[in-house]
Amino acid sequence: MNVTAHIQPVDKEKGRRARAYIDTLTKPQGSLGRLEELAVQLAEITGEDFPLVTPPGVIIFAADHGVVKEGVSAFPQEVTAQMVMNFVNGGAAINVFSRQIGAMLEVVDVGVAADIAADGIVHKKVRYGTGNFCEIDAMAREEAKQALHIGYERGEAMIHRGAKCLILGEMGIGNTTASSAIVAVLSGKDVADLVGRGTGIGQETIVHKQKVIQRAIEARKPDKNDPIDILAKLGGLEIAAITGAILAAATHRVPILIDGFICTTAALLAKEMCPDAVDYMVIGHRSAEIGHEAAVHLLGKKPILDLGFRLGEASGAAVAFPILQSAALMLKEMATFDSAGVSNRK
Ligand SMILES: Cc1cc2ncn([C@H]3O[C@H](COP(=O)(O)O)[C@@H](O)[C@H]3O)c2cc1C
Ligand SMILES: O=C(O)c1cccnc1
Repeated sequence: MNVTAHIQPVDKEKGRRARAYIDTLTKPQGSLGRLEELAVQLAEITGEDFPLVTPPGVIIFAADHGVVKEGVSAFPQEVTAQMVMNFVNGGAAINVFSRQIGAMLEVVDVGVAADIAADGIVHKKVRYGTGNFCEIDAMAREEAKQALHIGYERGEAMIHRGAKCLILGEMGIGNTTASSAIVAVLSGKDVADLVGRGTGIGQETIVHKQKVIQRAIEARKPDKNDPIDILAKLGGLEIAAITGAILAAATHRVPILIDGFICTTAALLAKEMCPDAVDYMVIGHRSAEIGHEAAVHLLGKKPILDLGFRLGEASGAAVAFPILQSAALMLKEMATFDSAGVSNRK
């Protein structure tokens, strides 16, 4: 399966018509600001006059990272599996926000370094965590493709369940290190500008994390023009899966709400594979993780919210969802000057 084969450019003509229609609604032109831009984008994405975004579907992909052996996270690897159990039991931040927005929620083990014997998880483990990319490639090229396909399939399955907006997130101790490495390769920027606190490491450990990433990039020599090579050498199984799910949503003309740093890194890889996919994305929240700025810039987007989150799990995207919903409802439910009998001009 070629995961990028069926992605069409968004419907710009539909967007122009939505723009003109919004200008007939009972408000001064442009007075709903960014909401108007989002409504136009939703029309372009879906090709509908009155796009729907409810119900949303949240997918959390979980996987582990061999690079944690280098001491780059404030938390131990076991936390990935423990948090997967927390997701299943409904106690994590993303559970709360998913319930709040009426989302369908799925948790996928795409590479946790432990067996998790629980119902309510989609078991799609490609391998028990990645290799430590300071020493060896994170995974084989075939494994990166496998994780991409799993993400694509889960994205598609969520859309078939009825999701009108895909909200993607992750859990994987060490994944800010993998993401910083990937963004360094794609942006060509200095790692010092891309490496942050993750789960809360101090300044000394940040400097160590920068060196680890620099060393890994030099040793692995990923091909900047080959996103699968980047994923195989520096990735994350969950990052690959998110990339696949993004491509599935774009294929099905479903809007994608992108979360923070890790999710935006996956979005950049999706852009490398299919530039048209970018127009299907909305970034929900600006992460406090410093590398996010560069990733957002490369994507050419502006996040909706800036609440200082640095959590992941799709938390920022889920919290931003009601704003996307407002954009869709504004378009669908507001009266026009004509229908409401309101004078349009002086
Ligand atoms: C309890 C807990 C819950 C989380 N939920 C998301 N993350 C986030 O933190 C991790 C990335 O940070 P680093 O690269 O520093 O390890 C990822 O698992 C991410 O999803 C969490 C981290 C922890 C500790
Ligand atoms: O922005 C993110 O996605 C993020 C930041 C810190 C830790 N985990 C995730």
